[in-house]
Amino acid sequence: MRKRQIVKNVYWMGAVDWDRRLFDSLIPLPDGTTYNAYLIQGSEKTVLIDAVEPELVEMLMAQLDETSRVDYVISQHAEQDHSGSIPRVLARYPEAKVVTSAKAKSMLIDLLHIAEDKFITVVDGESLSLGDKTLKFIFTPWVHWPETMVTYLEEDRILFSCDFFGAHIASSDLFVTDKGRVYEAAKRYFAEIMMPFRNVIQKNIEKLAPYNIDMIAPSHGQIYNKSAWIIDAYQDWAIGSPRNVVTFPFVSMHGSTRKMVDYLTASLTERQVRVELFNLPVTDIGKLAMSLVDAGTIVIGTPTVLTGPHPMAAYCAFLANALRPKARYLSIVGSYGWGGKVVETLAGMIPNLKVEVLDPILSKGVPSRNEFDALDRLADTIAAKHKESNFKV
Ligand SMILES: Cc1cc2nc3c(=O)[nH]c(=O)nc-3n(C[C@H](O)[C@H](O)[C@H](O)COP(=O)(O)O)c2cc1C
Repeated sequence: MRKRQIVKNVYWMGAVDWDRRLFDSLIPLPDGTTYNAYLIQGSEKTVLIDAVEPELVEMLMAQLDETSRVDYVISQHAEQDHSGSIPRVLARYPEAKVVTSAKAKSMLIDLLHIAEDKFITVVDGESLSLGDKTLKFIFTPWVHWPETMVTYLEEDRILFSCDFFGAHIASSDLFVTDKGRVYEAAKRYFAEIMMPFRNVIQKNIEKLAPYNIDMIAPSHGQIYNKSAWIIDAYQDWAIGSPRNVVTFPFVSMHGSTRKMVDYLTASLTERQVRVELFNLPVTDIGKLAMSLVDAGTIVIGTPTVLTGPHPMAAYCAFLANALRPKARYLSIVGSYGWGGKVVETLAGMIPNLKVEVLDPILSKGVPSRNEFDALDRLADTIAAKHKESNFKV
């Protein structure tokens, strides 16, 4: 992809990575991703905002061929998919200084061994004049590392938001055109990367409220030339009420737990509670994380294996605990052969979840009438709790 003009003297640069299928050695990327850098040519100074994943640095370097001078490289976030190519950029433009926060400076020195004299540090709210254009740096900690900041280009009312509002989606579009697909990708991104920091994200959204923002230019995905909907969506995901949804990850080796899962799903559905099932051995964990953004209740289905939960159920509990979704209720169902500590082990793995635990239901072997009746009662309880809490679908 060649460099592309957004408005006069402001360009998208970077790489569209159509092939990437896994991020952080963890997160599935069904739609690939992009690494966006931005070039701003002021009447006096030229700035590059962020860089690209080092593997794709040649694309950025080729786009910079026509640029004879870069005065500043703004580093908004020290993570390597944005910062990792900065040393290459500095090698081509020895006059360039890295403009960043003090916290990010120390991280960039640790992660990339950039020399200390290459940096200019800025404080929250500080401005940088490029002549006819002015950049303002707004610190937005914990979206999603402690050093993250965003940059507002005052004259063109563009917010360069780095990972904030980002979406892993490869496209030849410069601006968001297919809103449905971008909504899904941005929600997946929020679920996996931002959800653990929901409360501080809300504070950062409030911090941006005084700015007139015509466009949001993130570091992953396309540019939002209508920005209100993605800010509203973030607000809903971060602090909106949970939904009338049960997120139901499960695993079953020989089918007994599966019988319980299917029965409870039917009972909940009859009671107008939406269920989202995730058979863990074949689940895209990004989809599971997205479901957790909305869940009013989480139910985990697992057989007993070597006295504890199945390792896949344990992985799921560990992940849910790390992601800190806003669900209010949780239960556990599953089958066992002779005995174990499934409930105690799983309950001990989720200290971050502020949930009321509803009575777990365990079946010795294949479930029978007693367990099915108990599952009906669990469905009654969940439906009543959701109604009481006024959860809407
Ligand atoms: C590898 C393995 C380890 C197991 N360990 C235990 C155990 O520690 N305690 C127990 O009660 N049952 C244990 N079981 C038995 C299963 O929990 C039991 O067969 C259960 O009904 C399986 O549920 P499922 O059909 O949903 O897979 C084990 C089964 C397997 C295959």
